[in-house]
Amino acid sequence: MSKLFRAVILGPPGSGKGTISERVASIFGLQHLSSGDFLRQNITANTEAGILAKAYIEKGALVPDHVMTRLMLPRLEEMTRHSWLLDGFPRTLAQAEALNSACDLDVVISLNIPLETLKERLRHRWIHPASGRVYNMCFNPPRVQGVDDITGEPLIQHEDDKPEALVARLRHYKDVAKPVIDLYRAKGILHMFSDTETDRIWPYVSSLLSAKIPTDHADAQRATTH
Ligand SMILES: Nc1ncnc2c1ncn2[C@H]1C[C@H](O)[C@@H](COP(=O)(O)OP(=O)(O)OP(=O)(O)O)O1
Ligand SMILES: Nc1nc2c(ncn2[C@@H]2O[C@H](COP(=O)(O)OP(=O)(O)O)[C@@H](O)[C@H]2O)c(=O)[nH]1
Repeated sequence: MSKLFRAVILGPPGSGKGTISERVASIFGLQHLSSGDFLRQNITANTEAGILAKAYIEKGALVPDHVMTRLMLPRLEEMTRHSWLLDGFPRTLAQAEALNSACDLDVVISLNIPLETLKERLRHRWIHPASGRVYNMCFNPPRVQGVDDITGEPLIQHEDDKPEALVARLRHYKDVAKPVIDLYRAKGILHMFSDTETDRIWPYVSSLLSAKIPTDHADAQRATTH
């Protein structure tokens, strides 16, 4: 079997991690692992980690590192036969160090998007809470205003996507993410993309992954995941 591919995508809230991850998953056949989605699944299933995480998420706070690593590392261990792209984890240096000791990453994609653009996008972000599906009233609106395309259920806006909470959240992200970015830069696996539009970043991400992922491997992944 050809070598498995391990990637992480980093970026502030609203930078397009979810949007780009979905494209990577469908085009390169990598499994998209979102820490936020996984937390929400654990909350719905009332697992021990889900119960612990719930109180933090409701406050809009980060879940403590030991809860996150206890949740994510076993999930990654289950993925021994798949290539994956991690979105939302690691968020802190402690999480990055825990991930480091569990596996070797091939590539880290870091999205560098201007603050004004992030604020504008998140103002228009609406979510289907049960699935984590994300819409933007300008960039990718739902087919029918205010409802999820798949289930027809109502969309909501996160309290912390509202303008009052946003600036503090983005500032906090920057402080926490800097040592994580520095760590991956020092390891020589960081690839930074700066622009205001996902569609302009995408061709560069796509050609980076095309160069790094052997074609036969991408085909094999697609065959097992679809
Ligand atoms: N790696 C992590 N460490 C700590 N907390 C986390 C981590 N991943 C997710 N969380 C928490 C933070 C949020 O309160 C919640 C939802 O996360 P997520 O779906 O990534 O939404 P978000 O709105 O914080 O980020 P984004 O806007 O980048 O999608 O879970
Ligand atoms: N206007 C605009 N919106 C975008 C672009 N890329 C993503 N979005 C939207 O911006 C919001 C944040 O994107 P998302 O992928 O959820 O980012 P994440 O928080 O980093 O996972 C969502 O509502 C997306 O639909 C873009 O290039 N332009």
